[in-house]
Amino acid sequence: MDFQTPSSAPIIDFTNENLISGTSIWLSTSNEVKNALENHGYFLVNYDKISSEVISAIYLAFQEFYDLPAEIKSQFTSDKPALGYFDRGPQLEVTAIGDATSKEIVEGFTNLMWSSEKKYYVCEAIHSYSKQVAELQQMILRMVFESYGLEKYYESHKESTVYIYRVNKYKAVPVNESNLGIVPHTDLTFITIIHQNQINGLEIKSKDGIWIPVDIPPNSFVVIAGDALMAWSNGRIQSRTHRVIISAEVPRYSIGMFAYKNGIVQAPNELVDEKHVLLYKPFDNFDLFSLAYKQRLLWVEDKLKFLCGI
Ligand SMILES: O=C(O)CCC(=O)C(=O)O
Ligand SMILES: [Fe+2]
Repeated sequence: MDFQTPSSAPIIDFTNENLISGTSIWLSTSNEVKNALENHGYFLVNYDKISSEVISAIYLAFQEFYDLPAEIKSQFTSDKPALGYFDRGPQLEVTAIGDATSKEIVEGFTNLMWSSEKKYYVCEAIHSYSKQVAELQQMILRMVFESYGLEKYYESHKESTVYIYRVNKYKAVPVNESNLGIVPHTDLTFITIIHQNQINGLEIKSKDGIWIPVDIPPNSFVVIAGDALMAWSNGRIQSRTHRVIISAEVPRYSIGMFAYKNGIVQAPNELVDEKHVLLYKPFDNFDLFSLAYKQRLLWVEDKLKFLCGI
């Protein structure tokens, strides 16, 4: 385990072929994951299951997509909240595809935007990326459940997980303009996994309130604890506020995979006792997402306390 700086979170290695539930390497990695989440609320992972061809294909495809005229990009819409293409001001454009572990859902985007053979290629890249990152998400959450002795709940949790795939484009900033790409917020997820096109900009607020710029090395991803994991763990793991500051002269692209639960999130009885009184009322993850979206609370900090705090 390496440390970026004394105050920042560890880089945890997920490249070992023997990282299989029950092995000693699995147990020691689980410990690192639990400690990192409890102490920092985020960590970096080394993960080599996604080829550089797949990653370059995705960034190239989205460069091409974001260069299209606004009226074409805006054709990608959804009746679900926060899915589709959005121009979010002078610095940011986002495209949220939905659960990209489903090929049909990815095709809904790629068939609309590309007519040539290329649509198959782009669809394959997004779908394969999503499946691999979803697997990483599953390993991490299995480790968390096991570390609390709650593995009996993991399989049903896994079955009800939905992975939302989103690509953000932060435009290069002209001198003298605000460089805030995304305002400080927590995600309503269990965990979020971020990849970037080698342009830094993500900052995470430490427990002491200090903004820590996150240097994301190639082949690495950032894992951030979200509000649903905070509620499930009854506050043992706290969601981390993060923001994006852009200082680059070239655009920054990031890919987010957001793991939500399709159903009710609540702390298991085993995590509630006199020392750990219940902190949050049970909530439906997507209902709360829709409510936060309608009330313009998605992009704020501390929303869970406000919406479901006891
Ligand atoms: O672009 C990033 O690094 C973070 C994006 C983010 O926080 C989000 O999409 O919720
Ligand atoms: Fe976020």
